[in-house]
Amino acid sequence: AVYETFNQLPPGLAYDFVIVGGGTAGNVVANRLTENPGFSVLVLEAGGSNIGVVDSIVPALELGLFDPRLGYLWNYTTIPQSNAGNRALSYPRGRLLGGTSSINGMWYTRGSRDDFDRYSNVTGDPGWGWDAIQKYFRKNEKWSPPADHHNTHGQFDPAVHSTTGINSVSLPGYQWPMFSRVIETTVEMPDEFKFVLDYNAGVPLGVGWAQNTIENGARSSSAVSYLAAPFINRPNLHVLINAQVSRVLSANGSTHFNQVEFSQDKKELFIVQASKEIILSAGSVGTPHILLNSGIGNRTSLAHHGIKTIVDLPDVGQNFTDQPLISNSWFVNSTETFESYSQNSTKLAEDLRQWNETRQGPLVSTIVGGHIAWLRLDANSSIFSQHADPAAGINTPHIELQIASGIGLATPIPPEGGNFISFQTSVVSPASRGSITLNTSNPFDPPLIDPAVLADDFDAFAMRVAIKKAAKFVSAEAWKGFVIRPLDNLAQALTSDEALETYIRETASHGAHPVGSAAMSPKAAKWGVVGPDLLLKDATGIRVIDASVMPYVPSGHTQAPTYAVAERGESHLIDAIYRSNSYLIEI
Ligand SMILES: Cc1cc2nc3c(=O)[nH]c(=O)nc-3n(C[C@H](O)[C@H](O)[C@H](O)COP(=O)(O)OP(=O)(O)OC[C@H]3O[C@@H](n4cnc5c(N)ncnc54)[C@H](O)[C@@H]3O)c2cc1C
Repeated sequence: AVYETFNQLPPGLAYDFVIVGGGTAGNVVANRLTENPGFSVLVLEAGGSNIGVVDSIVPALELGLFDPRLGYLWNYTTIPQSNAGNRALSYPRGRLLGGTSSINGMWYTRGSRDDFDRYSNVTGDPGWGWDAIQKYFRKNEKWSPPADHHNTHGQFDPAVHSTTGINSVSLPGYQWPMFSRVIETTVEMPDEFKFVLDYNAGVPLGVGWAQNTIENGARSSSAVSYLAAPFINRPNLHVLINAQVSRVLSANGSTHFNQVEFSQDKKELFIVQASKEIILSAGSVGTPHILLNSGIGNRTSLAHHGIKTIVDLPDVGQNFTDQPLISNSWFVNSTETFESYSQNSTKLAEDLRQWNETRQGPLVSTIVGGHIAWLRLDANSSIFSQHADPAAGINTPHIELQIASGIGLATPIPPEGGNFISFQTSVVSPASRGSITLNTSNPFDPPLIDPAVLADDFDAFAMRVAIKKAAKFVSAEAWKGFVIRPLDNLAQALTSDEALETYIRETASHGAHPVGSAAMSPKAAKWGVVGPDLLLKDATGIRVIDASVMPYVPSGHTQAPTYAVAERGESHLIDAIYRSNSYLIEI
């Protein structure tokens, strides 16, 4: 059950497992562990419930969640980004049950075979390789029909999907008229923009149809799926919301961690015992933040904040990797884009009524796009004479264009109004690395977040290529009479490489896809934060299971890989518990 206050929990506050964070990964672990009725599990989630949050349920209303007053986000801001106009950028993370899966753009992209094979190589554990990880993608995925039940033949490859998992994935359930032009472009320019039947089959390169975590026109977050009624009603699963964890505590100054400290008002502190394990699933910002607060990190920096070091692990919070992103928009000669409802309250009310009554219409789909182009830089690009290729392999994209029937998310509508097409361009295999560090010694103060946007010149170079590719895409015959012109600042940017560089530095943001801040490395390696089994190094009792363990960002969006990490992380945990023989299964 979900509890709102600490005193609703049974007295004693002792569980076999305490999971910190009821987000994307945390709810997977909570669900799988409680399959065994003998395990008692408590999830501590800082945010509130997802139930009845309409903007989280109706896919096209996602932007409503970003109003900071509503409290569905950690209202983080990055440190000024010195390579991106010294701007401090807002850094959204979900703060409600389901975590970021309750607020994200719902793209379902797994990354490439090369990405996972690189995880296997750097950790020395073949179980993280592409072939081995498929089992966990399948445990997660429940392929579902699109809301409009259109014929999906030729839009995906059924052989690489599972219909028996928990979290729903589907193709777009509303067909914007521009979709057919995207496909025509792949026919017209196959050398540059070939069609890829299914970008989740290991080699994403090409232009493919969106796959989204949506079921029957509604968001399928980890809260909706992994905490659905049959699971959340298990008597051995307790979820406490509005509970922010400050630290994990060890027994008598040892490196065995078995207690979690939290608060519901940032003043009064409570402690809960975990007799078997603590699982940190607070995400790529929250997890390193809690570790640092707990004295697990770089000894010198912890001393600077007056925090006693319990485990000296210099890599906690380092290697923080995100993907730079820019929204680029063009005016179109059509009224059938999502401006039709976002700029017209009567139409929005009609569309919402249609969504409520039939789960049809434009609101069943995301606003981030119907297709993605995954592309590589030319092998003879000048950048490769000075720079190693940061992509995981030759079948892995460097850049991505998300193609949407409406203005880019971060782009204000120009004064003259209009309808738009947008390309969100992103460097999905970036070279920049940032960090999460402490700002103060108060665990309830936000950490310093540095995604290092465009810090490495490779990323700026690749972004230039991505924007030029978007301009090339709309130059196809398929767009004649439809695309009118770029927005003024983009038109100016496209006049020269210098202008483009200025535009990039002035407008780039991050992709909200951070990983790597509690990275996996081989068991005996001195670098890294967790072993391939996700257990914290040089300590016992703590495992990290969330996006932060991925040592490199996958060349795509991060939720599907996070789900796979969570499914595999939990199976490691179960193996360890049974191997330790400390538990007899009671079925
Ligand atoms: C705006 C946005 C759009 C995105 N769009 C996409 C997309 O379209 N497709 C995609 O694949 N990926 C997308 N992502 C990224 C993806 O959603 C994340 O990588 C993934 O959900 C991360 O999962 P996680 O389990 O690591 O963290 P989260 O899902 O963030 O879970 C962490 C949980 O821990 C809680 N928590 C944190 N600190 C504490 C604490 N101290 N005490 C208690 N609880 C705590 C949080 O409130 C949260 O519920 C997007 C991200 C953002 C921000």
